[in-house]
Amino acid sequence: MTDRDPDALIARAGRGNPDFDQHFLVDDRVIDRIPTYAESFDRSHVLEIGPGPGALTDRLLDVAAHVTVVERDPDFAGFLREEFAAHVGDDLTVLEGDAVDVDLPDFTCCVSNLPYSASSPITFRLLPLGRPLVLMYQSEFAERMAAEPGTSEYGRLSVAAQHYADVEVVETVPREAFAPQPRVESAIVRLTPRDPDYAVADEEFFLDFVKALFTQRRKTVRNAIRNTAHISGLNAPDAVVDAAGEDVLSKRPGDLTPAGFAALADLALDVGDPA
Ligand SMILES: C[S@@+](CC[C@H](N)C(=O)[O-])C[C@H]1O[C@@H](n2cnc3c(N)ncnc32)[C@H](O)[C@@H]1O
Repeated sequence: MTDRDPDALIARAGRGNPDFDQHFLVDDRVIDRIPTYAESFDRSHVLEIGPGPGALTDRLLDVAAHVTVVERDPDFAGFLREEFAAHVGDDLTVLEGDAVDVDLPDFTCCVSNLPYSASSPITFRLLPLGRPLVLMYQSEFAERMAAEPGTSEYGRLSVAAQHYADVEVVETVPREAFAPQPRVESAIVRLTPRDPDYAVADEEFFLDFVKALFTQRRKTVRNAIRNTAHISGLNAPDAVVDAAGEDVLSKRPGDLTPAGFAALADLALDVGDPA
């Protein structure tokens, strides 16, 4: 069967709701490539968040045994049920709701062009589930997720994403590939779940501690630990400074590897009297 034309889908679906962050892919080459980035993953049950008028949904139905879409805009959800009526009840489930809190099915991988205003909550809802993800973001967000220590993009987002998965920017996508065009370039990111090569005693504390230290990214780790006790919840930040090595304390948070943060977080948990 020939694939549906994205412009025709948009025309049939109607204007949509500007409040729901709607930039639709209209470049067939990009739409065709996106599912291929998930080729090595189990595509028996693909989750798509934010299908809009359904151009990517159409391609996913070609390669997946089952597709579940989660769309917040009721008009689009209704449109998809009609447009893909031959699939609904068979290999397509249309869920209407907010991907941040809707009940998700037991999907095998997720392939989506995300609503950029909800990139972070959706990503950090999906990552702990341990399923592979192929997601489109604003390119700046994508670069921050994939960044290495010592670069200006490296931060809390990099450590948190790389805690759960290998992060690869597989393609940058120009503004012209969308209608209406977003203000910035986009990028497709492949997130392959894996266990980190370090252990943390308390994942929630580790992520909060990383967040706290990065609020002082230009300070030394020594000062960042002392200055952010109100965020990390440490009652005894000086005890952490006394127990940590000078090699770590004299670095900036932006130079610490995820493993370095993990070791420091475990030390802080031990001696820093967290609230
Ligand atoms: C960037 S558009 C992508 C549309 C389509 N997948 C494409 O590539 O052309 C994002 C879509 O997500 C929907 N959306 C926005 N916020 C959402 C949320 N919190 N949960 C689920 N869908 C959402 C919008 O209505 C829109 O259809």
